[in-house]
Amino acid sequence: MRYLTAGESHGKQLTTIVEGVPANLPLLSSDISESLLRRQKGYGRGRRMKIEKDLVEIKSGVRHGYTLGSPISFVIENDDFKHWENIMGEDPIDDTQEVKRQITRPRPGHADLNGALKYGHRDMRNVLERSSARETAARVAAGSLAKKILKELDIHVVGYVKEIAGIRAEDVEMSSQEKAEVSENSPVRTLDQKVEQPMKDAIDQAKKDGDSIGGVCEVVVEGMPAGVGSYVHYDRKLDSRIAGGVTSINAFKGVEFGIGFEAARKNGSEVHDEILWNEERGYYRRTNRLGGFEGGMTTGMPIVVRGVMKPIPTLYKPLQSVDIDSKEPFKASIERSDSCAVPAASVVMEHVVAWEVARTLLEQFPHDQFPKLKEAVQQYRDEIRGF
Ligand SMILES: Cc1cc2nc3c(=O)[nH]c(=O)nc-3n(C[C@H](O)[C@H](O)[C@H](O)COP(=O)(O)O)c2cc1C
Ligand SMILES: C=C(O[C@@H]1CC(C(=O)O)=C[C@@H](OP(=O)(O)O)[C@H]1O)C(=O)O
Repeated sequence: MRYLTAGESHGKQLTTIVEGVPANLPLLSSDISESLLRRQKGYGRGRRMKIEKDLVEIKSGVRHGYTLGSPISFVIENDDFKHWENIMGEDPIDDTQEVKRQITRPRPGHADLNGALKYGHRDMRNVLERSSARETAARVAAGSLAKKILKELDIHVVGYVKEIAGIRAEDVEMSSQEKAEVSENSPVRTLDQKVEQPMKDAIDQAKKDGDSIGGVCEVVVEGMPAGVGSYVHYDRKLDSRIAGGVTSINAFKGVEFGIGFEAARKNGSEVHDEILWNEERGYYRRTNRLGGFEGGMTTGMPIVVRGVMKPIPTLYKPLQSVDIDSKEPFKASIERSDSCAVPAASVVMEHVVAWEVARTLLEQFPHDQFPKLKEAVQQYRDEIRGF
């Protein structure tokens, strides 16, 4: 499976094309829209999320509620476009039109300056429109197809906030099965929305100070059979694919599995997960410190992965930068921005992880027909239980 997205943040729409989804997977546009609505919520977001109502329109690849095996394409309209038509239109501007102010003041921490240097854009709007995390709506849409495949295979993926500005979510210390249930049964009231009051206070304070804050998101995948992924090539290791996926999310700067960086400070006997066996479960582990991976393959224990999100770069309290036209120093002035997007990003991370898991499963069990994929995965589960 692979996908591409297109679309500028304030352009007409976002477009996603997903290829390689097997035929005969049940799929409704509401499966996708539920994920999109979850991504839009979350404490700390700016005014833009009040303007948008991310609903997906499936354009191809689905008929009468089932996938066809052909490319699936869908669009999400940008409701904000109506306010930006003059600025974002594709036609050349003529002399009679008012020339809009170009963006020449790069924000530290965003893609503005590096993107302008790379593409030669003197108006940095040409960079920020695509580097914006608006694109994550299109990615969540693709990921929701992956989640649908996984759910049908009895594999559950859930993402939630672990930490904001150093404040840890006590609330999320429930079993991963409970987390999965919350996610599956109540798509809007998920843990990623349930930011604890101290976290909300920290977000409010950051906003008041003109500042921004980051945090940590965690994703758990339950129900994966052991041995998915590969040790034979760097680009087939599932943990590395997940790590790449997570750090590809805007503002994500690091990733860890299980006890993660703690492993550097512990002995091997405190890190590795002892192997046990019983008739009912087959092989399993006493602990899950390594977060479900050995040798680029799943161990059959839940995948537990965390991603760290830096604070949002656009600050109402400006940082030092340089105007690329005048070369004069300036302190930026801002129209609007999120002050914290960690809750929303946990939904993005959930879908990005789901994507990597589903595409790797499809590589390992290549089937054009979803019922055959389901059968193959079940057969493999039976095989490894009796191994
Ligand atoms: C859901 C989400 C919302 C975001 N909202 C904003 C925002 O309102 N303002 C902003 O400056 N950055 C925002 N970001 C972060 C920027 O998109 C990101 O920092 C930028 O693309 C530069 O990429 P990098 O941080 O990965 O280097 C958001 C990120 C995510 C995941
Ligand atoms: C539009 C989304 O997030 C945007 C991500 C973003 C950025 O710089 O990454 C900047 C903001 O854009 P705007 O200036 O239009 O308010 C966010 O609202 C979204 O998540 O759908």
